[in-house]
Formats: sequence, C-alpha cells, structure tokens
Amino acid sequence: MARKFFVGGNFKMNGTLSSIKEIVDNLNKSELDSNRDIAEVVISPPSLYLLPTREHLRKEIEVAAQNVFDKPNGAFTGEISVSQLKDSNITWTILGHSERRTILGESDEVVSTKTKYATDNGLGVIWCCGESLEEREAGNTISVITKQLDSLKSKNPDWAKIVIAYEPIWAIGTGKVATTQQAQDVHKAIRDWLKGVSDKVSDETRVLYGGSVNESNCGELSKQPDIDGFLVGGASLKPAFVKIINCHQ
Ligand SMILES: O=C[C@H](O)COP(=O)(O)O
Repeated sequence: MARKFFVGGNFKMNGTLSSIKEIVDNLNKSELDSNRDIAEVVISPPSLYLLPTREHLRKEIEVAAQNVFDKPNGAFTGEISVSQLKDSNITWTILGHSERRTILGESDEVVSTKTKYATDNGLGVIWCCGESLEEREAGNTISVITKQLDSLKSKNPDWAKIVIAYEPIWAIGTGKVATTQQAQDVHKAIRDWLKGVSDKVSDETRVLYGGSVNESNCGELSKQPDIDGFLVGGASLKPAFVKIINCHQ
C-alpha cells in the first residue's frame, strides 16, 4: 500500500523567538507540493516555542514536542504532560532520540514506557532508533535496532500512532549521510521486523530516515521502497527544508 510521505523537522535546542518566527513565516508562504502527493509535515521546536509555533503556523503542518512524560499532570518538575500538549494542539512528540538516549540516559524501558503512555493517550510519536559507529563496525546494527524495537513491542503500544525514525548515530549532524543502500537495508529489516507485529502494521507504519538529510541527498533516499520520509535536524532550520518536504517523486 502507498504510505503517505512524512517529513519531520527537529529543531533540537536551537532557535529564538525571531528565528523560529522566520521559519514559520517561510513555511506559511511556501508551496508544499510534489508530483505525487503532499507530504505530511511536522515541526518540532524547543518546548518554550511550541505554543507560538502552533498559533502562527499554517494548519496543514502539525507541531511536535521533543519529549513528553509518562504520567498525568502532577508533581514532576521540568516535565510536560500529554494532556498539556494536546490542550495546546500539539499532536505529536519525538521519543527515543539518540541524544536523549545517550546524553540524558534514557533507557529502552523509559522510551518504551513513554511511547506506550503517549500513544494510549492519543499523541502521535516519532519513535527513534539507531546504532553507534562502533555498533555498525562490529556488525551489530540490526541486533541493536531489534533490541530497541523489541522493548517497544513488549509494551503493546498503539502502532497506528507511531512513525519510526531510523537514525544512525554516526550520521547525525556529521554530514556523513548513510548511503541509500545502507539506509534501505536497515529500513527493510525494520519493515520485516514489523511483520512480526502484524502484516497491517508492517504495511502501514512509516519508517523515516534521519541523519544529515539535506536538499541534495533527499531525492535519492526518497526513491527507496522502504524509506517513507525523513526526520531532519540541521536542515530543518533553513529555507531549503521546503525542498526536502517536496523532494519525493
Ligand atoms: O532528529 C534529527 C536527527 O538527529 C538528524 O539531525 P541532522 O539532520 O542534523 O543530522
């Protein structure tokens, strides 16, 4: 089946009120189109800017948090709840990004628990996985990703609310994009793993590629049968993000 192309922009801890307003203004006036179909687009500014982004951004583009907690409102200093996001019309969150796994120490268990809570409570999740350079060089890419996926499956989340982002850690922010074949091979392995959940989940779940995607490399990557879009970091802060949104054939 045809899966709708999906492009996420992860601003990470970048931007100011004025620079994010510029990005929003640029997206608002851009023609989001392609030969095939308009992509589903979600941008993810830092939490401080979620609400002004949602208020000023065109309605066809959704807004994502970069993290969410797995408890209802309460005494959890520094966290944001699913209901607070939904109350502000923030309909997505990123979870399991490698920067949160490695720098903030989030384990597979923490990421899976948050994903279960978010999806059960109606939030879409861009769920990230990926291997380090050492893991790739040791030939462990698929086993690392399988372990991350197995942890998620064990929580029985709502797969209809999940988009998977495969992001090799060695390709993030480094300018070293995975080759189209390297990316496609892992995406195919993820698609095959998803068959173990169900054929429907395997057919319908979008699997994005992330890691140094830009307007020059996105076209080739988007032609791969198991690449259903991108999670873009640095390039999502630039006007050329629109070219990535429109790149699929
Ligand atoms: O979430 C986005 C990824 O970490 C990719 O970042 P990048 O496009 O700057 O390499």
